[in-house]
Amino acid sequence: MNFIQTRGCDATKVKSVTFSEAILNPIASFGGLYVPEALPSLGEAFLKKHLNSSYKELASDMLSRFEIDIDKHVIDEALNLYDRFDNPKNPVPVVRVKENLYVSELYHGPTRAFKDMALQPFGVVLSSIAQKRDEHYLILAATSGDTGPAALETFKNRANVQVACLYPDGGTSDVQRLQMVTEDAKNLKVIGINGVFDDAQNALKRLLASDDFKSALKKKNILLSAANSVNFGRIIFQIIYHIHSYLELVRQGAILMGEKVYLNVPSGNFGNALGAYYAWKMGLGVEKIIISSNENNVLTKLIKTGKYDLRDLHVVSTTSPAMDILKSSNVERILFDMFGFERTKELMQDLESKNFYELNADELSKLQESFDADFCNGDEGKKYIKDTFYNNGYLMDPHTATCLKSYETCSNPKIKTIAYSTAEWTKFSPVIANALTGEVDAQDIIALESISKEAKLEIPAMVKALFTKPIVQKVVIEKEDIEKEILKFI
Ligand SMILES: N[C@@H](CCOP(=O)(O)O)C(=O)O
Repeated sequence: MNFIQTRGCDATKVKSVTFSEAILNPIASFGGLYVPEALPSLGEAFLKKHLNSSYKELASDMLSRFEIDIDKHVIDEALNLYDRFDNPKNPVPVVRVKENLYVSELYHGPTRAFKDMALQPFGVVLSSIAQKRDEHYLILAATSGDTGPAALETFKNRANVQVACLYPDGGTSDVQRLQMVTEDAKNLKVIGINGVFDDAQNALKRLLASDDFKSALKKKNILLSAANSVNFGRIIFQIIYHIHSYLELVRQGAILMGEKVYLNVPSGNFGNALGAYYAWKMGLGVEKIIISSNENNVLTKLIKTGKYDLRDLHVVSTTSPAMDILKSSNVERILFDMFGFERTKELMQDLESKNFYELNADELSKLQESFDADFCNGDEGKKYIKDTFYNNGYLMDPHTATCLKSYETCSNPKIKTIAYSTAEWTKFSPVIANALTGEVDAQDIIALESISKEAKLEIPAMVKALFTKPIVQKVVIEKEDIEKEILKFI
């Protein structure tokens, strides 16, 4: 299968490219993104066939339906990384929390967040293509806290790749920061910036589209790609766990095959939600996708009003920092799927030049046929964490907690909901300790211990180890100096 471009094609690019080309060079014409020219249709036979499959068997078959130009042995090697998850037999447990609410736990990989689900295999795939072509890549990553650690972990010491990871200094949790600044492999560079996530992501997109930057890299025989969800190589692996989670509900006898469910997704850059949308279009029984946000609620407003309005808007720091994002990359792929490339180009250009776009009434009602949304503030989130822990015995992180509000406000309680848990409690312990015991401003290590005692949960060894590792990545710069700093590294 080939991949086409969300904003149409200019004279410098070919109309459609292979999967390898789309992931090695993820920014398309006019600053657009790559999308599959058609989604494979899975049908009930596929779902039935995989009712008793392992996660890896399901993944392998789903990927084969995309007919991508990656050797089978590379895919197998990539999928074998799920064996490093807590339970290799089931890397994504789905747990009933209450009534019709089930939580799909996507955080059982090495960096304790859902990004491992895609970045673990993606690292193998990208490095293998680079080796096969005898090319060397600089992989950019912009992070609000979860993508960075997962990208560093997957590319660490891999052949033919280097990573430059940009994070907002002070804009992540302490565990997320430590996961990045203690990484000491030679092929990794971590750069804190005085700014917010959107500054890091804007720089990433600008550099990916910059001929000057690319020719500076070329002089050193280096090409440029990215680890963020602008890269379709991320998205393809983010479709699988929605299918798996649905099948888990069937296995548990919670739903019948074909029954419709809500998929409730905490959302920032919209990659997770896009994976859910594609899984639906490929044949999963879905009632609606519910988008859950924090106080940075641009996505709620888009879905409720049709307006994407960044005018006079500034990101606010919240208790769920991985979602402190205003310019959400993957909404563009939804716009393309619903309204085509000409309208997508027009809307995205409006967003870039006017910080605003507005869907017309027909477009909004089409968007609302698939999506609903709500946002949850920090105090509400902490109350959901506390109540769900003490009433239902389930501990969740502040991002997952945003789903509890939209579960109440956006869903028909008779229909089952799969909410996605994007991170383990260990990554946001001060907020959770505050929710559970009222402790204020506890340092992470203290908060981890007190939650561990209160909830009788073990702190994973890799999280504990972070507090004694030396800090090796010390650079924090102004956002204007990002390009210079990266060129110093390569
Ligand atoms: N929430 C993310 C931001 C980057 O998202 P991505 O899906 O495009 O990689 C993070 O935690 O870094």
